[in-house]
Amino acid sequence: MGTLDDEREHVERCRAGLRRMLEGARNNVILGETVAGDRYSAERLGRQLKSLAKELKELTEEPEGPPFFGRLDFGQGSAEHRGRSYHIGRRHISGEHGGPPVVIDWRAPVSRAFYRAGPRDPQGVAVRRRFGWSGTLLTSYEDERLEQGEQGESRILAAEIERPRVGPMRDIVATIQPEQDDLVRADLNASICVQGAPGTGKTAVGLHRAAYLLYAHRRRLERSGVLVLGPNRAFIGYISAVLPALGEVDVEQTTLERLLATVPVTAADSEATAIVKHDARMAEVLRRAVYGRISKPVEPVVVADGSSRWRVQEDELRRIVDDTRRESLPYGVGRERVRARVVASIRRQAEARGQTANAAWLRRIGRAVTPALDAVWPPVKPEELLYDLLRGPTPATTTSEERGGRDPAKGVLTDTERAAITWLQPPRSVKSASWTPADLVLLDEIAAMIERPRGYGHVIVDEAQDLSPMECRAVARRSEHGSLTVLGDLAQGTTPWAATSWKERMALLGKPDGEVIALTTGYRVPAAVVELANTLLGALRVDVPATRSYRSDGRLRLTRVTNLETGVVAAAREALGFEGSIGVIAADAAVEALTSALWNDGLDLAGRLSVLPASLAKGLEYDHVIVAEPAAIAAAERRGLNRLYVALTRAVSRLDVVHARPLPAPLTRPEHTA
Ligand SMILES: Nc1ncnc2c1ncn2[C@@H]1O[C@H](COP(=O)(O)OP(=O)(O)OP(=O)(O)O)[C@@H](O)[C@H]1O
Repeated sequence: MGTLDDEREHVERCRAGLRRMLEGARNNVILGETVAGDRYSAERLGRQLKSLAKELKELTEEPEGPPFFGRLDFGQGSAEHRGRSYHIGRRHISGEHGGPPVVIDWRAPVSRAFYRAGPRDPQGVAVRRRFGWSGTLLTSYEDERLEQGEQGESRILAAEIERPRVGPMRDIVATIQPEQDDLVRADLNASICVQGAPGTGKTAVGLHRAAYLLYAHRRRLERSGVLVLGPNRAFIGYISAVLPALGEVDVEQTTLERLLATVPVTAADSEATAIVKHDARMAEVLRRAVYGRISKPVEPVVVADGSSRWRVQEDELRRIVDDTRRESLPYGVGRERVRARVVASIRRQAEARGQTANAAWLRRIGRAVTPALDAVWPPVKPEELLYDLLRGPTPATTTSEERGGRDPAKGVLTDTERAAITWLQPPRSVKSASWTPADLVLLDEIAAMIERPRGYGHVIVDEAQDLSPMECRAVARRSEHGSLTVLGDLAQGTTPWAATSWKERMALLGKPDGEVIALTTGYRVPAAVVELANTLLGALRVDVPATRSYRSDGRLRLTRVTNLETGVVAAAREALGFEGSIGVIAADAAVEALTSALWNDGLDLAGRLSVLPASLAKGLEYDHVIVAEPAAIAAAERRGLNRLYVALTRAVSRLDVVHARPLPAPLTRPEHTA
């Protein structure tokens, strides 16, 4: 079994193993540079080896990088691993002289038992050992003799979960819980939706699932890619270090707005306008607008070719256009298909006259039919099309009607909705148009009708309850041939179009059969704080399962003050006496005044204390949270109570609620609070 000294010796073996791997990688890089046959393979090999060397270098230099966090000793009952023991860590470390590895990757099949085995189902594990570290120094370990039915409360586990938070989010590989592990290792082909109350580890699960899938299906996913979508840049900044720490640097992590940003966003919509633009019916409006550009041919195609003149008669052209339309191709592909068919018709005529059609001739004829093609199946640019739509309906003359000039929104949107998306003062040209975030989603819908966008092998969407139906379509297009992990909490929905049912959202996301699974144990928020936040749940009118907090520690304090700013400054001063990050969360409109008050009191807002608007708090966490004036947060927007629910559930250790006005009605002070 070994003592702490034996385990420390193993740490040394790991360090030696890492040094060997690093050295080997360096040599391979050098060899790759000199040995590889041609320049291309030398470069490719060199690149691969350099990235390996870089990764290993990072690993050895990582100040907080214990080489392992757990160990499994299999008993005699295990068929596959009888009598063997394995150390489990963030990355595989190979043994000496090609011997067995000294550390097994947490994602390897054998490591699964570390997360899943229990006294009721030991999975062949005699002893599960967890290690405690202080930086890079191994300080302790705890054993659970699973075959003897032992499973105690783990102090190491509790300490990890309750540790004060500072800086960006960290990985949880050492302490993934069985219900989380189920989701992390779910099959790549399975699209799943995780409904979880605040702090149940949805984001952590999503990120670890990305790392797991890349390990288990590296080839497939390296080609097709993995995409992680979060609600805003602050959130992406907060989570972006987790995957690189797990050795995965090639996952694209961004916001949907950034992913769709083909034009700069320089304007904002009113809520009424945004609601219409985000409605699923806009897809039909845009489809009509795009395909309305196709017109019935009214004249033959005539192409001059030296002394010859080729002709494709009007009825043949009509047939070509109709047949192509029926094929439901992307608009741009359809246009090229019509061109190819017209050229093929001319080619047949030329060959019938004994002319040979070489590649240069075909290219020339292809170019020459462009004006005729433009008349029946014109090129469409997303911005131009949206510009035309947002300018409002054009008068319906016969020709404009045939050319798609009639209003594509007619019969789909009501007159009021049509008016809501029509510019009051239309810009003079497409170039001078100012686009809004909702316009990006519409432009993406149009662009995808013209040409299908790049898809990913797996897409992970966080805070998915806030996606609009049109945004869901944008995500669905990118995961059409891959799978999805959808993470969210119906109770935290703050957009006007927020989801009220996951079944319906999964259908909009293109995965109607995706399983919806609930996570019900909270690891962030202490029990007393959960109790307070839960008093709001009834008023949020969503059907979500109850949660229990893993944590009995923590502190909740509600303080009524006469002056909000003075009260917040006092709370912040006191909070600075504790370790960890401090977030002051206030209604967006109050942020400036509170920032000045804290600043004027000499508090440093560039360090571990920060003030943030309630609208940006989603997905983040602070060790100590001060929620300033809940009534103002609740009153600031239509789903203000949901916003308040988000704000109240950001605290890891302590929550101070500071209020000068009465608490908003549904929020009730739990009986035993200060
Ligand atoms: N198994 C675990 N071991 C240790 N810490 C955990 C575990 N699961 C979750 N946590 C921690 O709990 C906190 C909340 O996790 P996370 O942000 O993933 O939750 P969430 O469900 O996405 O929350 P929210 O809905 O509020 O955004 C994080 O600090 C995370 O590291």
